[in-house]
Amino acid sequence: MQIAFIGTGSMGGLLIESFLRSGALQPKQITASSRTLSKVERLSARYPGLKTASSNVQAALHSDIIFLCVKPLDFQSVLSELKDVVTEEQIVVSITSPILLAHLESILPSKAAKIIPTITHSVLSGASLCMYGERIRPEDRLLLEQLFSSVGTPVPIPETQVRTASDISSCGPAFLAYILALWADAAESRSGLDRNTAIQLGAQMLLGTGRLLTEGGFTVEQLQQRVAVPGGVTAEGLQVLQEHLFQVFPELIKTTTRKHEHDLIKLDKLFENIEA
Ligand SMILES: NC(=O)C1=CN([C@@H]2O[C@H](COP(=O)(O)OP(=O)(O)OC[C@H]3O[C@@H](n4cnc5c(N)ncnc54)[C@H](OP(=O)(O)O)[C@@H]3O)[C@@H](O)[C@H]2O)C=CC1
Ligand SMILES: O=C(O)[C@@H]1CCC=N1
Repeated sequence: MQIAFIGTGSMGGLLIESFLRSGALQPKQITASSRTLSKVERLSARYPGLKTASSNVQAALHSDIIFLCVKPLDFQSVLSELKDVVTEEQIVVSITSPILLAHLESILPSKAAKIIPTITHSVLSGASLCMYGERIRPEDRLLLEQLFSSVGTPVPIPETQVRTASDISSCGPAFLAYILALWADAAESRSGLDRNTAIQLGAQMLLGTGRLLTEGGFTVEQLQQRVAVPGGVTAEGLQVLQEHLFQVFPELIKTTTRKHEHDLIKLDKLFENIEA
């Protein structure tokens, strides 16, 4: 199996390195292209056998799966290059949420999928959100989900839910890191607990909480109940969260959804300019 990566910036590079580190892919199975060629050349130097393509078209030729790891506004030019080159047998995968499967399928003759990864794949964990176009066959889904199960947990979702799901799985690490930083600052100013120590405690707590909610058999409700012992401090802390956090997540989802819808409108206009 040959895989192309178009765009080796932050996420493209991270996916390549994660698939290699997991052992799911060998360097000789990968061909990559990017606007700034030196970014691919760095990967080729680090992983001998990984092929540097001098153009996106060259990367796409002879690849079974083509990952498009460019930002939404760069899709117009990439799809214009690929539309006369890709074939019905190839699978093109977008890793960005505002690019609709319908956009991909209306322009490309290939099969189309959308898989939203997460930075946590770099430590072989986290959920990859999987959405499939109409031409994708069951064996294609299997192939993609097998590949992503090497770096995390593939989770099929309807495309209409991609924003709210990706807020949790892909934006979540940034949101939680922000909350943890605030918590560490408060701990330091209240008791003098060193900020770095507080962050380490929090990181270990997040790891363990994730494990309890996956392999540990706990639900979120059971976890709260088990920790908040009657007459203890956790119950008092949960009260504070109930009072102050109640509105935060509806507001966060409203804001990210508004931005997503704005991006969709902008992209719809751009896609009108690409002839199928
Ligand atoms: N960061 C995250 O945690 C996640 C990001 N994503 C999605 O990944 C997408 C990419 O993000 P990210 O990797 O951070 O962005 P980057 O800007 O780091 O990477 C995009 C890469 O695409 C290259 N590029 C741009 N245009 C072209 C072109 N025409 N042909 C070939 N290569 C091109 C850029 O080249 P150059 O180096 O010259 O700029 C750059 O290296 C985003 O849309 C985001 O939504 C999805 C899930 C999680
Ligand atoms: O901030 C962003 O747009 C991307 C999408 C998911 C995570 N980062």
